[in-house]
Amino acid sequence: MLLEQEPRLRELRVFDLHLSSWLEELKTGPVQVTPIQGDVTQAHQVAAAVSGAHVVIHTAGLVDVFGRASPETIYKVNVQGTQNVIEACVQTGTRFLVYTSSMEVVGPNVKGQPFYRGNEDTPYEALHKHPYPQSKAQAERLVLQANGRKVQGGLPLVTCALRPTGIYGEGHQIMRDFYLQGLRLGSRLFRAIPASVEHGRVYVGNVAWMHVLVARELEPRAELMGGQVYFCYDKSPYKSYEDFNMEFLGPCGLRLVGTRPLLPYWLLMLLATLNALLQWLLRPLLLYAPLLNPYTLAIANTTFTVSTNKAQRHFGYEPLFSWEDSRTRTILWVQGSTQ
Ligand SMILES: NC(=O)C1=CN([C@@H]2O[C@H](COP(=O)(O)OP(=O)(O)OC[C@H]3O[C@@H](n4cnc5c(N)ncnc54)[C@H](O)[C@@H]3O)[C@@H](O)[C@H]2O)C=CC1
Ligand SMILES: CC(C)CCC[C@@H](C)[C@H]1CC[C@H]2[C@@H]3[C@H](O)CC4=CC(=O)CC[C@]4(C)[C@H]3CC[C@]12C
Repeated sequence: MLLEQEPRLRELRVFDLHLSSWLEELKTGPVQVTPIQGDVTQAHQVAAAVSGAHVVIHTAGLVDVFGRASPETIYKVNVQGTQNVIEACVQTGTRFLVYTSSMEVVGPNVKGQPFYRGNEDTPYEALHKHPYPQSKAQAERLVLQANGRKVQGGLPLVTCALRPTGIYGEGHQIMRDFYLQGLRLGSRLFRAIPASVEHGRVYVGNVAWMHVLVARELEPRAELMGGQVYFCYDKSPYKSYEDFNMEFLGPCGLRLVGTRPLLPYWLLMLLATLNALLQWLLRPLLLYAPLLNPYTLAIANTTFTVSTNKAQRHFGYEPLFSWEDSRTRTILWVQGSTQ
């Protein structure tokens, strides 16, 4: 997105624990693309990568709500890693920092309270027990508190955080897992969550586009945007998690069976709790990390949707991809990814 949309871009450094082969394909244009294999938990590696950069977009994170990684590892990557990025900006004199936060820093909360089409100012008790939302919330706080800190050279750091709702699009592995599971079940999936529970979703291309716009506008609009949070949104329809997935899986030949959940909620919660128990029991022998656990069930079963125009008001954001484009691109990816 940066290469396509930012004419002033001179160099793009991509810092990641695992460098993908597609990065090589980006090296053919006039902009220098520099892949750097590194770990955000290693402060010196981060500082070396950040040195001389005009803007840092910090999107690296350990996304784990399935119990694959320990809470300590999640904290180390998401919180300590973010602190390292902030310190690297301060030490090297980089003034603009964009952080990929998450809707999860707000909710759904431990009380399972709905957040119905809320915005950045909607009152909501952001109470979390799970390490992923806790770590993202702590990291976001660090980023916002760092706004205004003096960087090397004496000028102030300008930071802001973007909070995507559930991201979908090309590369969405869970969508592909549901597709493969549906094929195994005779081209069907069975409804587990009531259709009335709305879950916020945003297309990956629009998330990227919003990051590019923020990176571009942070300098001229530092006063307005510094220290701010923005939900990442687009025109994707408000639907339940499963009904939304069917927008893509339906055209790929799957159908969602049932207008109501096949199993009652208490039974799903029992299964989810059994999964958590099994995960704990088996941990010394193997990693058992199914999609269904009490936390993922609670997220999927709690309404959380946003309705805001803050990004439009503050930096002129309009989605780059329409809902129709986003849908078509995702369908093509699901179809292509399993062949
Ligand atoms: N997937 C979603 O629905 C949402 C994701 N987010 C946030 O967006 C960001 C990207 O998430 P996804 O693309 O979904 O996850 P992902 O797992 O595909 O991407 C995370 C990237 O961070 C890198 N990374 C992990 N640990 C690292 C380390 N120690 N050092 C350097 N790089 C490391 C990974 O190699 C990976 O390329 C994350 O910060 C996540 O919290 C926010 C809202 C929703
Ligand atoms: C039938 C089951 C109960 C369905 C399980 C679906 C879950 C695996 C996913 C439902 C909601 C997803 C999360 C949500 O989109 C918000 C997220 C934001 C992030 O920052 C990271 C990813 C995630 C936690 C996402 C993870 C998968 C779900 C829990």
